[in-house]
Amino acid sequence: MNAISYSEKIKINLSQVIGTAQDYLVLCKIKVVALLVLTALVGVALAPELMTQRTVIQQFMSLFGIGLLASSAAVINHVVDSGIDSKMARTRHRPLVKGRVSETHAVIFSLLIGCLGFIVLCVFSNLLAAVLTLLALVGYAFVYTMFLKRATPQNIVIGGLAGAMPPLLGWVSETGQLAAEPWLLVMIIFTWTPPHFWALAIHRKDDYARAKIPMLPVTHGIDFCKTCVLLYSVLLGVVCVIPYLIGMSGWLYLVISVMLNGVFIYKAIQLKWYANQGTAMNLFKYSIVQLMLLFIGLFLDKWFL
Ligand code: HEM
Ligand SMILES: CC(C)=CCC/C(C)=C/CC/C(C)=C/COP(=O)(O)OP(=O)(O)O
Repeated sequence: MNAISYSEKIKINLSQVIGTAQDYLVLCKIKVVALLVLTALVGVALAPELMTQRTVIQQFMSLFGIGLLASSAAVINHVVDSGIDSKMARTRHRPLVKGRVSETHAVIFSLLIGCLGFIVLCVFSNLLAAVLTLLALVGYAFVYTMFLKRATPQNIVIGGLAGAMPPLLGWVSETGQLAAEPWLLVMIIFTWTPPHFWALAIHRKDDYARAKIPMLPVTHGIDFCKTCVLLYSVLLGVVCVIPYLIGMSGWLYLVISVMLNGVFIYKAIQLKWYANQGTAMNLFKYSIVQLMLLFIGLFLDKWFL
């Protein structure tokens, strides 16, 4: 009985040689990139030139270009870190560690989508947006991944700047110019990154210790790390009020932001003084929902009030 057709056999052989589409989506860190692109979309939406000069297709393509370069950076991160990833329970099933995608194929894929992203940004937005997005790629894929991650417990604080850039990239893709307002959005994500990551790192401390990566809970202990999470959460609450104070956003954003950050600080207090087994992961998961809703709040405030 020959149950497998010829075309299915080709598909199976192909997936054994170069990996499946699912593997490539994992390499791109697709959920992270989706949230990055949402923050870039808000950068586009808040920029003053919106609807006056650029078409929706141009705006869509700009976001696509940012997404491609961010994905390209994520693939390089997988290639550089496959040794570390093989030592950690959370990451040991990744496509490169398991050999489902070879290093060569991953590098070629990263180069292809990276070049495509850069060209898309040059064609559909402007050179400044393309160069800044490329700098963010270098910041994450090379400065953070190759150097900072292995060098200092402040790795994710400094490296966080690359991941915080998309609102600015979205804004610049729209206007061709830098401005203070998008830098404020960058500051929000920059302040959000430490509690986002350290909550996970507390839960996964043993993983990082085994891989000899100097994450804060490993180098300075869990208790100190929890204090840092709480302090950054309070700072995040303060930074998030600034868009309202400078008249960049209105009361709807203020209400959403105060509620979301109130819960954030509450969960950080729980983590510091009343933690159980699940508290750190609970804060980590909440941080993702919080940033998403915060940026949706900025968008709604601008367009529906
Ligand atoms: C240096 C900065 C950052 C570090 C070190 C970091 C670290 C991490 C880690 C280790 C994970 C877990 C991934 C996994 O479970 O395999 C994660 C998940 C996630 N991060 Fe971050 N992150 C950073 C910045 C960001 C930024 C800027 C965003 C978006 C704006 C973001 C969005 C997400 C999302 C959506 C997830 C969930 C992914 C999933 O469920 O697959 N992160 N982050
Ligand atoms: C062009 C542009 C906007 C670039 C930014 C790219 C990007 C994907 C940033 C996200 C940051 C992130 C997921 C860091 C985790 O890396 P990790 O190595 O500490 O986490 P891991 O152990 O899960 O791999």
